[in-house]
Amino acid sequence: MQPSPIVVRGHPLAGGRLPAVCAPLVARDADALEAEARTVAALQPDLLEWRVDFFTGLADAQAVVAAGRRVRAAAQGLPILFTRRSHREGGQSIPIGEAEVAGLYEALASQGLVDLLDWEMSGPEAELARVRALARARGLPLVLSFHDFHRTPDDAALRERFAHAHALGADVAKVAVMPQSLEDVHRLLGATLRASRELPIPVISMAMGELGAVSRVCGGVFGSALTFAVGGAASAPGQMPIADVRAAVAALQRASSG
Ligand SMILES: O=C1C[C@@](O)(C(=O)O)C[C@@H](O)[C@@H]1O
Repeated sequence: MQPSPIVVRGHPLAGGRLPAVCAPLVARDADALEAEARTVAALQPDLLEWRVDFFTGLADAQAVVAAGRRVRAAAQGLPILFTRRSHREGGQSIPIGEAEVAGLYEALASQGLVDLLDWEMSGPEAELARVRALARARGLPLVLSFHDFHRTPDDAALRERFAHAHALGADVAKVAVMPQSLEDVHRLLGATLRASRELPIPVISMAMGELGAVSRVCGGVFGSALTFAVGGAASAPGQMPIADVRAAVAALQRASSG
C-alpha cells in the first residue's frame, strides 16, 4: 500500500509525492520574520513552518496575529504549519503557559492565517483537546508530534508514539529522535515504514543530527510524508538546504519509478 500524503485544504502537499519539503521560519521579530518568509518562500519548499517559539513577542497575542498576517502575505500562497515547540522537546523557552499558547493557536487559526497545526502529544490533556477541537472546527490537519533530542526510544516505544498520536485524534503522526548510532537511524526508518503501513493517517519522521541526515532524504521511501529542510536558518540539527534535499529526493524518485 502506498503511504498517504498530507492533504491541506483539499490539496495533497507536493502534489502527493513523498516527502513534501517543509522549511522552518525562526526569526525573532515581525520585520525579520516577514523578510525570512519572503526569502524562504522564493526557494519553493512545499510549505513553511512558523516556529513561533522563536518569536520574542509571543506573550502579546495581537503582535503574533499581526506578524502572522505579514507571514501569510509573504508566503506567496504556500501553506503554513504553525508550531510552538516546547523547551522540553527541543524548542525555545517562552514566557507563557500552555493555556495561552492554545489561545494563540485559536487566534491565528480563526483569522485564517495558518493551514496546519503541530501540537505535542505529551502536553496537558486540556490543551490538547482544545487544539484538536480547533483543528476540527477549522478543517486544519492536526500534526501530533513527539521529539526526543537526546536518544532514540526502543522499537516498541517508537511504535507506540506513532500509534498514540493516531489514538489521540491526529491527522498526521510525527516522531523526531536523536540517534546515537546508525542502528538507531535504521530502527527509526523501520518504525516509520511499519507505522505508515499500520496507521490510516500519514506519518512524518526524522532522525536528527549528523548521523540522522540520511533520514531527511530517504525518509519518504520509508513512508514519511514530509521532511524539513533549511531555507534561511535551521530549526533542528542535521537539516540540509532545500535544494540539496530536493535534488536527493528527486534522484531517489527517478531511480525508484524506473
Ligand atoms: O518537529 C520538527 C522537526 C524538526 O525537529 C526537525 O528535526 O527537522 C524541526 C522542527 O522545526 C519541526 O517542528
